[in-house]
Amino acid sequence: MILFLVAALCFLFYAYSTWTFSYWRKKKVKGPPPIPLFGNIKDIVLFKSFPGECHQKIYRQYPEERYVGIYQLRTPTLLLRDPDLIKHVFVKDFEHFVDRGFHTNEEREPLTAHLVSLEGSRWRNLRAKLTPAFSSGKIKNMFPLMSQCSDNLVSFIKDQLKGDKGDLEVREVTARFTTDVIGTVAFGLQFDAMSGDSVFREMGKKITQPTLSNAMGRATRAFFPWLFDALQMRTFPLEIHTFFTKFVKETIDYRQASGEKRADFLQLMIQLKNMDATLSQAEDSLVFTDSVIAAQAFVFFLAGFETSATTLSFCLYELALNPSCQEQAFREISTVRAKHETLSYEAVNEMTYLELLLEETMRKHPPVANLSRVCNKAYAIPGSDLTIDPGVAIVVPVHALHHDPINFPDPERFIPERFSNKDRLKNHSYLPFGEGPRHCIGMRFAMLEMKLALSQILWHYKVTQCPKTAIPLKIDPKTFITTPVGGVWVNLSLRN
Ligand code: HEM
Repeated sequence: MILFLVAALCFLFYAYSTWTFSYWRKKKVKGPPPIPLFGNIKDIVLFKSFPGECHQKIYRQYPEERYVGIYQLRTPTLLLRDPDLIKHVFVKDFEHFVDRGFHTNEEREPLTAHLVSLEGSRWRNLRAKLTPAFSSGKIKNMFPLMSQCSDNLVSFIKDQLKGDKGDLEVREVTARFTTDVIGTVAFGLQFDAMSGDSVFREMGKKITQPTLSNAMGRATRAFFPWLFDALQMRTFPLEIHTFFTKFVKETIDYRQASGEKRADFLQLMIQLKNMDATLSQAEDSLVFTDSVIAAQAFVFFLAGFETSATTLSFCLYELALNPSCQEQAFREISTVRAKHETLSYEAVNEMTYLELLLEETMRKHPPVANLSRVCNKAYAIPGSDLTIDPGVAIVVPVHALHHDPINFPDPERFIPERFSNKDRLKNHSYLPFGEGPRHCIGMRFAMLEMKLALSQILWHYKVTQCPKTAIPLKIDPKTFITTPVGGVWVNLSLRN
């Protein structure tokens, strides 16, 4: 009897995991054969390769196709290869693909009611309210706060190098800087992540560390949302929720009681809260409360510090390997500094070669290796007989597109000049910040912050390879943001 029950359960589980596997065959869409339980992402599930690499393998198997039908576990997913089709999905026909399909449980975890995971009209309303906070003018006002953090960065590196040969793991250094910046502008406090015992840096590590339990939690949430809920699992430990929520509430209370105002995101959100309290709201609008502010500040922290830190560290790595690019950057920094005397907002904006360096860095090492959307209204793929149904997931393999020689000749070489022609940035094969109405809201902020940090580091230090510099870098399969195993090691020496 027990044997029969076990056999029946195994059969049911097998049937459940393979039930959807005829979807693409019936629609006559080409794709690799799926494996029971895993679909086509076994290497991701078993942490053998990072998502960018796994999707790149599939991308390369179908050079003639505009799209490929795959299964992420049992979810039918269309992997897009054709930049023109990507433009349709992300921009022209966005109405069919508004959501990312990230599972959340707002009641249990109010901190997950943020811009990245909200859906439909609640996302649309929130995006419209937050967009003015990221305008050029508002970001310019935040520059003095950012600038102070960049001075701390220079001193921090100086301290690290005292009595040392100068070999440094720079991902930790850049993460401290970007934590400091986001802390200052989103939470309204000098986090001082550059000091040894910063509690915010520790929180950042807890959230992003490539541990097995973090990765398992993410995988369960993405692929078995019902199990995630049934087991009362959390996206982040309770400690993190309590810490960020309490922190934001206390800062808001302090500002409102003291009347203190600062040119930062928190202040802009407090203004939204005060406005929301006086206006009547549409039913589907997310009213700004302390908890909603905490969720947005949290997502700016989450989406902002690691992506920028990883890009900066990859850029320093490439500069160590490409000394002529570094010298050109140094010449630009010298010229602009001589002209402006101080490292002002205008001065950093004039450093156009630094922009090329960052663009090429994100081409070669996109921090977000894949973009996702979910089809919310049946969609007829233009120029084909295919109609996809609501619930079908979309994957845009950014890493693969960035490494396809058709899009970027000689893709493994670091050539910043490719981006001298700005049309490259408009091509839908280059997507470090995503695309369309749901593209990265923090893009301009991130570019300014990264240019500022680079201009400071390269002005004070020369970056070279050291014995620990890994060539090539190996990407950790357990992380969501592209992260090299063992960090990024280079040598920094003071310039005369
Ligand atoms: C190098 C730095 C960064 C990179 C590479 C990056 C990349 C991305 C990407 C790929 C997306 C998804 C876009 C899509 O699905 O089309 C995204 C979304 C987002 N990013 Fe960034 N990001 C960076 C910095 C920042 C910063 C500094 C902030 C905040 C201060 C931020 C806040 C967000 C938010 C809130 C979203 C969700 C937007 C929405 O759904 O409406 N990001 N980012």
